[in-house]
Formats: sequence, structure tokens, C-alpha cells
Amino acid sequence: MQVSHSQSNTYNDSVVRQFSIMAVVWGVVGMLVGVIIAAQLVWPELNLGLPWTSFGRLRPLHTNAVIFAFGGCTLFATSYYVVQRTCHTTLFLPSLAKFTFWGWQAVIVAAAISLPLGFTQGKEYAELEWPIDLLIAVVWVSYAIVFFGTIGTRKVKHIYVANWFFGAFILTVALLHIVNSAAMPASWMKSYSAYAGVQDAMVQWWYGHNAVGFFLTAGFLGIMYYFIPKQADRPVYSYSLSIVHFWALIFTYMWAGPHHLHYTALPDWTQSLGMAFSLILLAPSWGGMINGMMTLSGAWHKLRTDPILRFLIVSLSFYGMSTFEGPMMAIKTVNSLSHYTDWTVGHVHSGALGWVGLVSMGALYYMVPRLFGQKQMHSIKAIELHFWLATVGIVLYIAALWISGVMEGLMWRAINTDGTLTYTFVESVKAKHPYYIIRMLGGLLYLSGMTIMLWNVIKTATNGKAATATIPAVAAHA
Ligand code: HEM
Ligand code: HEM
Ligand SMILES: [Cu+2]
Repeated sequence: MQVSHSQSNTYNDSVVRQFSIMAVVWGVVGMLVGVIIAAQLVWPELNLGLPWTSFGRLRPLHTNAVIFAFGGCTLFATSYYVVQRTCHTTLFLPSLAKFTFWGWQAVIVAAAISLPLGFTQGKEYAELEWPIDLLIAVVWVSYAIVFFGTIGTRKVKHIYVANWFFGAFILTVALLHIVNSAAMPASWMKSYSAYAGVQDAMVQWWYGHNAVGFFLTAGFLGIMYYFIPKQADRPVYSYSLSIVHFWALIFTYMWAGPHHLHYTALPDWTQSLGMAFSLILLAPSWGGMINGMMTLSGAWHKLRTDPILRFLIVSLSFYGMSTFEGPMMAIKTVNSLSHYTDWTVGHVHSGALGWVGLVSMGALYYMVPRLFGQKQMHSIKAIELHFWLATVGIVLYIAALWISGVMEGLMWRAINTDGTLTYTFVESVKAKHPYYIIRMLGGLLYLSGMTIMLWNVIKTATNGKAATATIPAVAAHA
């Protein structure tokens, strides 16, 4: 039963469907590139001696694909799904919403072509050259208009907390992207940053850190606040805590960026400020985690039988773990050991695979059957298998990099009694070899879980057909 989306008594889910499917597709692609670069670190021959397939070009392809394609499509899908249902209204300006889908896919394709060709601004997580940056800005502003327009035309008075997190994510990412990407074009695919020296570094890590805080955290907390209560069939543990959580998190995140620039030319007081705010950040992070976890109080038994809930809750434990580890690494003396080592990469992936990955998968498994008029996913057993492959994969990945990271940090600083270095750099690289193999195997497990998910999603979509959900006539509670 197809109903036109312009009809105002149904939700506009076609754009949600498109983004959901592409999230899974880009997840497989981005993680595949992750496994390839992990293999290149084990066997450098896999660089193939070609510029286009070299680690240096494929690495940003990986980060852009997983963060902006997989993570981005998940955030578009879930925020469009949630904002309609919690506002009891359909998406504002459906054609603009459609544009955000096609525009975002165009950005992703442009990234996938330009990065291997070697076009880059050289700013981490902001590599794309200025024409693509302009397209991102246009798509993002359109996204903001659709999202806030939907909030503005809501039929219920209250704005549910998930929308606060999504809204903060959308606004902040617009600000971060526009400020950090300011550059002077020199030709079609070459530009120079508007900032220089240490100011450039500070703008970049203000951006980079808040990209973590708002793209990889606030948006996904929006997901957490909607999908955990839904899947657990319980209200949020504490609604007041969720409000405190929101304001504390967004206020604190903004100031912690200098922890990426410890022991650099950045003024010392700025580094200390970054360290202090990083330590404070532990509190709102854990407050949010506890609020999500405790939503299950009285319903813990559901974890035994419900693999979707398990994705959502285990993601929170990895969120808790990485937001404990982060503040520790932000302490200057700890950072003097961890910085430049694999420990950082391990920390990144306990957040990325454990938190961002698992919470996305849980939310997508929740939405997909509903979007295609099915009671549940095609195979629950496959979700179960995916869960274990992902979890074991993460554990292998981060345990291997903790060991290799701390080991290389200690090797670099080891000195003999006469003051000379105990190890050459190459010796530290050689010592990491076994751990790189374990990380690659962990990544392979994680990728195979994602591939099973793609199969399960395609099966569910083709078994069913595009469903239309009716907006409740009477304004109920969000
Ligand atoms: C199959 C899963 C994955 C594998 C095997 C993998 C592998 C890798 C490798 C080998 C690197 C380069 C590390 C280095 O330069 O030493 C990397 C970097 C990175 N990956 Fe992944 N990755 C995976 C999934 C993900 C996901 C899902 C995300 C985000 C949602 C992610 C985010 C990142 C980030 C942000 C970096 C840069 C880290 C840094 O600069 O410290 N990865 N990944
Ligand atoms: C309280 C929360 C957190 C704090 C205080 C924190 C702190 C830190 C610190 C100190 C570093 C190392 C900087 C360096 O030595 O270069 C780092 C790196 C990083 N963290 Fe976190 N972290 C937190 C949570 C997270 C989460 C949840 C994620 C992912 C979802 C994440 C993603 C990253 C990334 C991508 C980098 C690598 C940046 C690079 O490319 O160098 N962090 N974080
Ligand atoms: Cu940071």
C-alpha cells in the first residue's frame, strides 16, 4: 500500500529507508577499507607500489567512509525517523529532505574518488578539498532546515530529549565544518588554510575533538535516548538526568580540544585547560551512560533473549570505557606515553567500533523491519551471530593495540645508562608485527558481522515492501 508522502497523515519514511540501506552498504565498504589498511600495516607489499592504493591515501578514505558515510547515513536515518515520531508530524520540506540524501551520497562518492587520487587539505577528518566542502555545507544547512523545520511544525508541545542531542549535533557540526574549512582556493582541487601555525593547529583540533563530541557522540546519544527505551519498552531511567546530561556534555566538550596538542607550541595554559576539561568530561559522559543502562532496570532479563537490545546496551559499556580512557589519556604525563602510539588508535576504535558501531547497528536493526512492513528482521540468529562476531572483533582489536601502544611508548623512551636510546625506531616497528596481525583479524571478524547484517537487511527489505506508518491522530506522549 503506497501512500504519497505529501499526504500529511503519514510519516515520510522513504528518505529514512534510503539512508538506512546506504548506512549498511557504506559500513561494509568503510570497514573493508579498514581491514585493507590494517593488512597493509602487516604486509607493506599490499601498498602495491602505486600511489592510489598506498596506505597514506587509503587511510583517510577509511576514516571518511566510516565516520561520514556509515556514521553520517545512520545519523540522517535515525534523526529523520525519531524527529517525526516524537513530534507527531511529517518531515518539513520533503523535497529538501530528498536533496539531503542525494547530496550526501554525492559528497561520499566525491570523497571516494578524490582521496585515492591524492587531493587533500591535509586536515584530519577534514581532508576533502574546497568544492566538496562547499557541497557539504549546502547539504548540512538543508539538513538543519528539514530537522528544525520539523521541530517547528510539531504537533506536541514537548521536545523529546533525543531531539536536543540531534539538534546540538546538527548545529555544532555546521559551525565546526564552516570554521575549520575556511581556505583560500588556489585551483579547482587545491587550497590553503585560512589559518597559520599554531592557530591552524588549534582550529583543527577544536574541530577534530568536537567532531568526536558532536558527530560521534551527541548524535549517537540522540539514538540512545530514543531506541533504548523503545527496544526495552521502558521509559528513560531519569528524564531530569537527561537534561543535565545534555547541558553538561555540550558545555564541557567544547573546551577539551587542546588535549590533542599536548607538548606542542600551543601555550601551556591552553593545554592544561584542555586536560582539566577532559577530566571533567568524565562526569557527563558517565551520567549519560548510566541513564541509558538504568533504563533497563527491572528488565535486565531481556538482554538474554533480545540481541538488538544487547547491541544497544553493550555499545554503552564501550562508551563508558572509551570515555574513561579518554580523560586518562588527556592527563599530560599519560599522554607523553600514549601520544603517537597505537594506544590512541585503540582508544579511537573502542569508541568507534564499540560505541558508534554497535549503537548504530542496534538502531538499524530496530528500524529496518518497521520500515519494510515486517514484524522482525529476516533472521534473528544472524543478528545473534553478528553480535558475537562484532564483540570478539572489538576485544581483539583494542586489546592488541593496548599492548602494542604501551610497548612502543615504553620502547621509545627507554634509555641506556649513558643516555643513548635503547631501541631504534625500526625495532619498535618490528615488535608491533604480531599485534598488527591480531588487530587485522579482529577487524576481519567485525567486517564479517557487518556483511551478515547487509545480507539480513537486504532479505528483510525484499521480503517486505516500503511501509507507510500513520501519524497518531491524538497527540500522545513522546
Ligand atoms: C573492520 C573494522 C575496522 C578496521 C579493521 C579499522 C582499521 C583501521 C586502521 C588500520 C587504521 C589506521 C591506524 C593507523 O594509522 O595506525 C584506522 C584508523 C581510524 N579508524 Fe578504523 N577500522 C575499522 C572500523 C572503524 C570504524 C567503524 C570507525 C568509526 C566509526 C573507524 C574510525 C577510525 C578513525 C577515526 C581512525 C583514525 C585514528 C587515529 O588517527 O588515531 N574505524 N582504522
Ligand atoms: C570523555 C571523553 C573523551 C576524552 C576526554 C577523550 C580524549 C582523547 C585523547 C586525550 C586523545 C589522544 C590525543 C592524542 O594524544 O593525540 C583522544 C584521541 C581520539 N579520540 Fe578520544 N576521548 C574521549 C572519548 C572518545 C570517544 C567516545 C571517541 C569515539 C567515538 C573518541 C575518538 C577519538 C579519536 C578519533 C581520537 C584520535 C584523534 C586523532 O586522529 O589523533 N574519543 N581522545
Ligand atoms: Cu579529543
